[in-house]
Amino acid sequence: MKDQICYDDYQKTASWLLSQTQHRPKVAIICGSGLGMLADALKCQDSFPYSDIPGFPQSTVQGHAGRLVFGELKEKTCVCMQGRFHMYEGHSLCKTTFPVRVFKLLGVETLIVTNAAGSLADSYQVGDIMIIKDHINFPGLAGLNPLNGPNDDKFGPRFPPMSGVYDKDLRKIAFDLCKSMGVSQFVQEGVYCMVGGPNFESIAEARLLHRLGVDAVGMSTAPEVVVATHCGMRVFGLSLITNKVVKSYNDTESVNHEAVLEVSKLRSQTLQMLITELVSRMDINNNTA
Ligand SMILES: O=P(O)(O)O[C@@H]1C[C@H](O)[C@@H](CO)O1
Ligand code: HPA
Repeated sequence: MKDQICYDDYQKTASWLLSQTQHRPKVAIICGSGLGMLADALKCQDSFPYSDIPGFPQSTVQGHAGRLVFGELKEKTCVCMQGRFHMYEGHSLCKTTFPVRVFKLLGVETLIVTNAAGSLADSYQVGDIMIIKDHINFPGLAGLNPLNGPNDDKFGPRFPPMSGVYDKDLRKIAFDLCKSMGVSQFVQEGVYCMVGGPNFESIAEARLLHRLGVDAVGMSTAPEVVVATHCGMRVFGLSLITNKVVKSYNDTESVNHEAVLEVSKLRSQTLQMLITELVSRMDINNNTA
């Protein structure tokens, strides 16, 4: 796949997908590491391996199956990415966010992002679910932004605002749902920070992020959210806290990807229920082809 992607490239992929499925999703869900089973809740599925979709990048990370699944969550039509693309895989940021603009062209209005993340906040526990209130896009601050290059006005403005990106109403609904599901004791709200990865943080880096007010750190999400916001989508995000980031030189523990995937499995059903109920409460009208 070439590095410069133009409107026609997104359009070609979107047209191909529209020709292969009757589903016309208004909601897109991106599954984080080990969270691919969120797609299992979709009814009447049409699914496509990324390798079959013209123009789509390929997933290379364990725990990211590489399938696009269309289907219904409580009668609301959704499309779900079982596997996302990360900058550290060697993809350009345009490629990591390619699906988001394709979703826009499919008619998607709301993007739900999920990820596995390490916690910096002292009060968080492994297995907590963090509703994302805001993000720090570290690569973005350093000039690595998916919106770099000529702006395509068909998608959005040159200088999009990034304040208030994580929809307040959806966050409130999610909180209320967690209460009614009896899981609010392990639900948090906080700031997610994207770092480039693929290595986990050094202790000095972890301390820096902690001082900056970061609650959870991961290696994804922010570029997808920037592109979704640029093209006018509503955004909701969840981080699953899979590990505590090591902040002390006396700490003998260290994190690894396998442990991240294990914890993801533990909370996958709760996340699936929460997202299903959240989508069912969204004010969207279905239409089919
Ligand atoms: O796709 P996400 O952000 O959930 O993946 C996280 C960050 C790294 O890709 C990986 C580390 O275990 O999990
Ligand atoms: N750091 C960065 N990314 C992560 C972590 C972490 O501790 N856990 C899961 N993804």
